[in-house]
Amino acid sequence: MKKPVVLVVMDGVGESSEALGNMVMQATTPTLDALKANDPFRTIKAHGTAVGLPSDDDMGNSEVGHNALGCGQVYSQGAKLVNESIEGGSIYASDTWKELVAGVKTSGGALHFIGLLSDGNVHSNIGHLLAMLKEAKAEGVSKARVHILLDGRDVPATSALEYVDQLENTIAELKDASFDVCIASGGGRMQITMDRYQANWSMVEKGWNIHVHGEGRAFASAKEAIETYRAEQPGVIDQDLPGFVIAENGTPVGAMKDGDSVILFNFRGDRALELSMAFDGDASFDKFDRGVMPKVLYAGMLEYDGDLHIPHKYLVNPPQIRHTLTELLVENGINEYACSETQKYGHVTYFWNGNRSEKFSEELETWQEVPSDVRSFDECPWMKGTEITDLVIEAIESGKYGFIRCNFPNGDMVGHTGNLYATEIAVETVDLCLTRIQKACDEHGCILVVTADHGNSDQMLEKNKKGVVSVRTAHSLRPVPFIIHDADERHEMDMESPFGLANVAPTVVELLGLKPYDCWEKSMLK
Ligand SMILES: O=C(O)[C@@H](CO)OP(=O)(O)O
Ligand SMILES: [Mn+2]
Ligand SMILES: [Mn+2]
Repeated sequence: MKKPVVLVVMDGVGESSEALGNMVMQATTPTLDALKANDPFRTIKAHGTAVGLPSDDDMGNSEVGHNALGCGQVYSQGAKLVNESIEGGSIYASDTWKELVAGVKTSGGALHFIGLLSDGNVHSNIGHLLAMLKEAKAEGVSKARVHILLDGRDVPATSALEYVDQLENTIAELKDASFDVCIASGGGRMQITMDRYQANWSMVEKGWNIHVHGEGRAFASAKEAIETYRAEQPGVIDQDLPGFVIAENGTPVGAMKDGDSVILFNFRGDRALELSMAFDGDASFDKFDRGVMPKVLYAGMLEYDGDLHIPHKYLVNPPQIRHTLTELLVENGINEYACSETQKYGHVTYFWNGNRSEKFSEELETWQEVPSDVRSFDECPWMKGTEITDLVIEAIESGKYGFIRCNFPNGDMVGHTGNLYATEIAVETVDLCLTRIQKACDEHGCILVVTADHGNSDQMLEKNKKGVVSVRTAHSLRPVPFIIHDADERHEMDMESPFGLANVAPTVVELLGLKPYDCWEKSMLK
């Protein structure tokens, strides 16, 4: 091995010369600016087909981004695998689908669908839900209930009613004497159900009571719930809308009963794991009180965790990510260190290692989590930047590690709030942290590599076709920076080839002086 490499992922910090709502450009970032000016620097693709998504209209996200960064290859991802499985019909030929459908046909119970209602293609796609509803009716299921999580984070911030209308239209087409179908409950994705990395189980508990027990504020329709909450909390965005239950004559229409089947139609794992644990967990489950558990058959769209086998039943096989960078380092006996705060901790560990929650080597891999604050991050845009930086510098100073990686969530997590001022501070925080990490790298003979997993803070405003400007809470489709800083020598890159996130691992391995796997993409070094 040559010198140690320290890789910094600035989550949600894309690169663009477009000024509109570009908080990366607007922020004061002396260290990033100097790195870009003085060291080998180029941009790399972080969205669409370059990271295994169905098309180049798909923005990047942390799952596909960290998968690609961590494995040096482009795998077809959940969004694409589920499309193919539905188009080709193999999802309906799966044992899980057959078992869940047979279950409700025998019991006369309901087939429930829970998931993120949008076409963001990050966690889910409404198209998958609509296709499964049609198929359920065609297969003779007599009752279905839909529990909708409102997005506004992967799609425009207040677009929930567009997706509710789409779903209600399909429901109106399908509903007849043989098929009783309706929306049963819902709420904003940052309020209920979709917590991740066990940052805030109370979100899942709220969602559980709403979806499973039908306990929550009651409305006659999803539209009425959304409109009422918007009137009560002017300016609220969809992801923050409180939970609701649909009731008829005071009775919730979709409380779950023994004999029902439940499908979580999200394909991405991080925000699907906790609800899956609650459904699959035996009597020892202690994250919250589930009340009287109805005996249901539960399945996820994918297996979200291949090590822990969560959930027990699933509809589509996840990508089998092999030959990761960590495996290569372990084979070479190199110690590695990974660090982030809770919100992105699984990104630099679980996603990075190909959606595995267990280490390849207990001895060689060190994972460090800094607990995240539980609050809206525009109130504390610095997040845990200082703590992550302290730990990374400690790891550098220890001299123990050949490869150190960390993720700063600020540009992304604050970007998703839609607060431009806070996002500027978020990007400045990351720059301040980089300043310290660069200094430690220079003093301890480490190569610093800086990149991102996708854009977000670089595009906080967007203009529609009519020229109307609105706040953007979603990721951008822009490329991300890739910088190699070594105080002792320049590592020149091929500046012409169209590289993407999957070219990062091979580049890191070449910097380390190791031999990459044959199946990997190319290194970017000249
Ligand atoms: O918050 C999330 O779940 C996604 C956006 O849906 O963001 P990221 O991919 O950056 O984790
Ligand atoms: Mn991300
Ligand atoms: Mn994000």
